[in-house]
Amino acid sequence: MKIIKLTTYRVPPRWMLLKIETDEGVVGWGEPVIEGRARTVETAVQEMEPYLIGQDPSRINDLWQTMYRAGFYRGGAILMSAIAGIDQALWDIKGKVLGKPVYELLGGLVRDRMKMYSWVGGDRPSDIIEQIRTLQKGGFNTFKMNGTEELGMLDTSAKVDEAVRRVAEIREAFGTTIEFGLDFHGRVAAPMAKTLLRELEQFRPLFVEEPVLAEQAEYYPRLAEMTSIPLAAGERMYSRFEFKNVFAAGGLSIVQPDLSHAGGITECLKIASMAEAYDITLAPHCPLGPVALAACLTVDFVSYNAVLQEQSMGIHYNKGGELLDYVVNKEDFKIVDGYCNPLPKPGLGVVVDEERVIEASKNAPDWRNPVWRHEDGSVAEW
Ligand SMILES: O=C(O)[C@H](O)[C@@H](O)[C@@H](O)[C@H](O)CO
Ligand SMILES: [Mg+2]
Repeated sequence: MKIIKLTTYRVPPRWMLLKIETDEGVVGWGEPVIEGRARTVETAVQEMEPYLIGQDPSRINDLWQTMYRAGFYRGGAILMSAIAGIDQALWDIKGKVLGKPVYELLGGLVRDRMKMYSWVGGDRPSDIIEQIRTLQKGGFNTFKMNGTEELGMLDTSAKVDEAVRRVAEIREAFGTTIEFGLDFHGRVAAPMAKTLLRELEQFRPLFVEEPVLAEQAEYYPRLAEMTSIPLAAGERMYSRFEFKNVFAAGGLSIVQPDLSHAGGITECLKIASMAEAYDITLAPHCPLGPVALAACLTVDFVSYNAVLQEQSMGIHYNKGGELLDYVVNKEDFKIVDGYCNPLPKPGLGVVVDEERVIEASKNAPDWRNPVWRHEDGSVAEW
């Protein structure tokens, strides 16, 4: 079997789907994308084609290493997202050729169902209580929200109180009948992180995500020393070579690699098992589409330390497109009591509605995240 064609489809809301075709008619799908840089990743996928066209798709490990090493420069959000989507599609092909879900090829299920969580509150966290109540009816009991709006490197007690009040209201309304993570989203700089963590400690959030920016990872162990709140990070780290330093330095309780940013299934499996050796739990980042989610679930179902899975149904980014819009087998993604079962179909388990994808790709938006500014006019972390 040989790879004969790669086709990318940028589609609403802000995703990109990749179709890899073979000379024997077997097709694999992947989701290479960086939110807000889809065109750049699309070019990176095209630049990987010389390593792939004419090659045997079953040799995923060799193709992965070639894409990673042969271009001299390596790593980073763009290249690792391109490799990620290609890797997902190659695993999809392999599973389809062998007639098995990919997790069966990776040693089989380590659990019967996977715990999912849902975003609430939007860019500027609001209306959270109502949104939690609505999602509770859908069976969710675990949620995530932004911990703050934009925050200066050094900001006021009033801003800290605003962040704490929001969390106090949640605990007041729901007690411990629900759990919630707070995503600092890189908006909190080191000078403010300690204060916020200290003030939030009493409400025991399930975790605080990106307590500081990934480029400040040396603060993770220091912050972990002063709080019992589990610290989570990983969506802006792109290979095991980045994660190894963070694991060795300590401080993280939850690692959140993104299956569409960190080299795909092949790389994230290695990150997951490295994390397990450090007693760090796995909660793959996934505010993206169905193929990315299926790739996450593939890793979740073979990783003992997988504890939580993000999914994008109803997420505030999904304007103009929803998680299952491009999926034929929607029922396979059903979330019951906050859990998702293993996808039963061969490959990644997603039957892509190609016609819908092609149609939607005709007016793909160039999604960008908003550019926020502080009161003094300087750019704010979004
Ligand atoms: O935790 C999450 O889902 C992420 O922080 C998410 O909000 C961002 O990755 C966003 O997709 C970037 O455009
Ligand atoms: Mg996040």
